[in-house]
Amino acid sequence: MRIDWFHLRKTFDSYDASRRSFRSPCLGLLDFSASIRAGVTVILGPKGAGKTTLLRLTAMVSVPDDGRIIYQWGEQKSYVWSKGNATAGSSFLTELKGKISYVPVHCRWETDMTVEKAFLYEAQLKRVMNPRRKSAEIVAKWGLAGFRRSFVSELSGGAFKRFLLAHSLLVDPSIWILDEPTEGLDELGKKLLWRELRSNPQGRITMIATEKDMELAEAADDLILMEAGACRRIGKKKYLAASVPEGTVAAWYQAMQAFANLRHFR
Ligand SMILES: Nc1ncnc2c1ncn2[C@@H]1O[C@H](COP(=O)(O)OP(=O)(O)OP(=O)(O)O)[C@@H](O)[C@H]1O
Repeated sequence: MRIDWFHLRKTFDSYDASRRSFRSPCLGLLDFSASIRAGVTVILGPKGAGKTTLLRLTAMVSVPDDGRIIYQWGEQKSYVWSKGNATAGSSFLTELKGKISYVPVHCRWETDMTVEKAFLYEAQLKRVMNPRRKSAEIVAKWGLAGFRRSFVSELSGGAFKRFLLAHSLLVDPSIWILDEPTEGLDELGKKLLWRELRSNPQGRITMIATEKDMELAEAADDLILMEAGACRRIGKKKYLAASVPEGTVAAWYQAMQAFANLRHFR
């Protein structure tokens, strides 16, 4: 399984309310090209580098202005996500979306369902095999058994984030996309997330964007460094981290940022 991003471009209109007119478009991604394979890929970059934009495009929540994303399953099967495909629409899009789970950094659930009901509902909707058993397994695995009868809307921030992560795994996604997953997550959630990443199922692509959680970034097999909407570096974590004396992602990232600052001063 692999994902190839080809020359992706995404811009956003920004409205200036005081002048009642549109400013020049804001850049999300500019000619972003890269490839990743199964495993855990952590995407690093400063604020505004385009990490969320990349995740949203890959999760098919948003449509590229230009370029395309190819999702390749083995030798046989591939899907393309592009502006042309999104407007044409087709049954393949539904099939592809069913393989992807995306957890945004912030979100709200306006629902009157309990935790238990929310899992079961999703499992039945997505035609998960043995929905009751699977829901119960995930609830137990993510330490949510004590909240089974609580309303989702009443969960505290940390438990809600844990619920979102657990809920996104119900369908055993082939592509699991997480935007700043440790933001607002409680300590138990962080431990469980780490365990999940360590045992990333064979063939699953897990993509995580983070601006500053370097502890989480250590869970990566591969790293992507983004800058100004483009891919500045991509490679195996073990080789990139080994290029600095400390041998850690944090030190490598710091060195890359220092280097970027130097370039800007020239
Ligand atoms: N919906 C939007 N409308 C206008 N501009 C946007 C929108 N979404 C993103 N942008 C702009 O696109 C650029 C990239 O944003 P993006 O959120 O992808 O970056 P990021 O690396 O995830 O940073 P952050 O950690 O701040 O979210 C930024 O300049 C941002 O202001």
